[in-house]
Amino acid sequence: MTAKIAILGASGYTGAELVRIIASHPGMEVAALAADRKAGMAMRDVFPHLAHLDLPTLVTIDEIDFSAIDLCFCALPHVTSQQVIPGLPADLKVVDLSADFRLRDPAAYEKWYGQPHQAVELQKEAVYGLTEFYREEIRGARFVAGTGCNAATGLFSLVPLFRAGLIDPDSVILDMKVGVSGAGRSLKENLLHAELSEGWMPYAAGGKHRHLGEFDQEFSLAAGREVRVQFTPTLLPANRGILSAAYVQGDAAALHAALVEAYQDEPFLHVLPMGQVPSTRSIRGSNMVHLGVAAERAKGRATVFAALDNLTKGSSGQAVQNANLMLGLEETEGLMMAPLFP
Ligand SMILES: NC(=O)C1=CN([C@@H]2O[C@H](COP(=O)(O)OP(=O)(O)OC[C@H]3O[C@@H](n4cnc5c(N)ncnc54)[C@H](OP(=O)(O)O)[C@@H]3O)[C@@H](O)[C@H]2O)C=CC1
Ligand SMILES: CC(=O)N[C@@H](CCC(=O)OP(=O)(O)O)C(=O)O
Repeated sequence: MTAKIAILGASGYTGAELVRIIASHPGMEVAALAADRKAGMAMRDVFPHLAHLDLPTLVTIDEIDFSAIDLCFCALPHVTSQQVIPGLPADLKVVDLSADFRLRDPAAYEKWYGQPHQAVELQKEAVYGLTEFYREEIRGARFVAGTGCNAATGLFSLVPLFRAGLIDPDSVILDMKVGVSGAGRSLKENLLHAELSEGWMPYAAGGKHRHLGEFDQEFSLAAGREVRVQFTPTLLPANRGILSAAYVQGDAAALHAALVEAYQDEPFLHVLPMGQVPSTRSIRGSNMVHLGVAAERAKGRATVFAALDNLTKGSSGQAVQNANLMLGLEETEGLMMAPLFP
């Protein structure tokens, strides 16, 4: 028996990535695909790279018979998600990829997203979808909120270190280089080829990025006290991938040992030998996260690096990993594909 899957937002980047992963997943089959402007189109016309697959035509969300669905991935823009999910059957398993249900505190949501949350009760039910840190809650959950892709990269780098008290919480600077597919498929002027290529540019600088809400929430929980890190992402002319450098006060050898210990049994988290640094080139198209630690010449300072693919471990791969647990499948099922290289 394979689980019947619906994907809302199937004509977007994360929707297409969900289809790509599920196409070779032995325990899942795509039963329904929904879109907005592209409803009525065949997937092969929207995404020629999926033309070899026998897929349902894109429909509107209200055309889907959810009684025939075992689990629904919701890959819609934020705000749309909190309007759509309350209208789905109350017992339907849902993995949301948007930002709408990640923050437990409605006031924090309003602060970072600039408007009151419209589904506060549902927000209380959501389990934060970083599998490696919330595995048992996710296994029993009906509703899981996938993390931000930048947030996932920073959390994998530092949560075990905050938990072990190995870094000074007030010393952390997170610097990330991010690929453009993180911004989704809709047209934005600064994402046009002529404006994006051959240049790179920080954005949301000065403590304005929305994922700071996730960092505040999860780092504070891990450290057992309020943590407010400094974080700036830089947009690179690259399609996929996030490379994070976390500059911290802490002993590099101890940080490395703590990451090795925390992740030794994790199938997707790979800590490189001390001094080696990760590259987005080595994780592209996979569900892997590569981590590395370097000692700095300033006494007691270190850099913790992490690389992941925003469309796999940063969103759709993470979503399938969580769905596997929710459906009682092997956590790694459908997700052990090797990265694309070169
Ligand atoms: N891209 C990434 O790396 C990551 C994305 N996310 C989150 O995942 C979600 C999806 O992202 P992404 O795939 O990049 O986004 P895209 O912009 O590429 O796709 C959005 C999808 O939502 C559909 N849609 C938009 N409005 C409506 C509506 N009112 N009703 C029904 N469908 C609608 C679009 O349909 P149509 O094309 O037909 O208009 C499209 O299929 C977002 O919330 C994003 O923030 C999270 C982590 C990483
Ligand atoms: C290049 C780019 O714009 N990247 C996005 C990543 C978005 C993401 O992780 O998704 P959510 O919007 O669901 O949080 C950003 O930094 O906002």
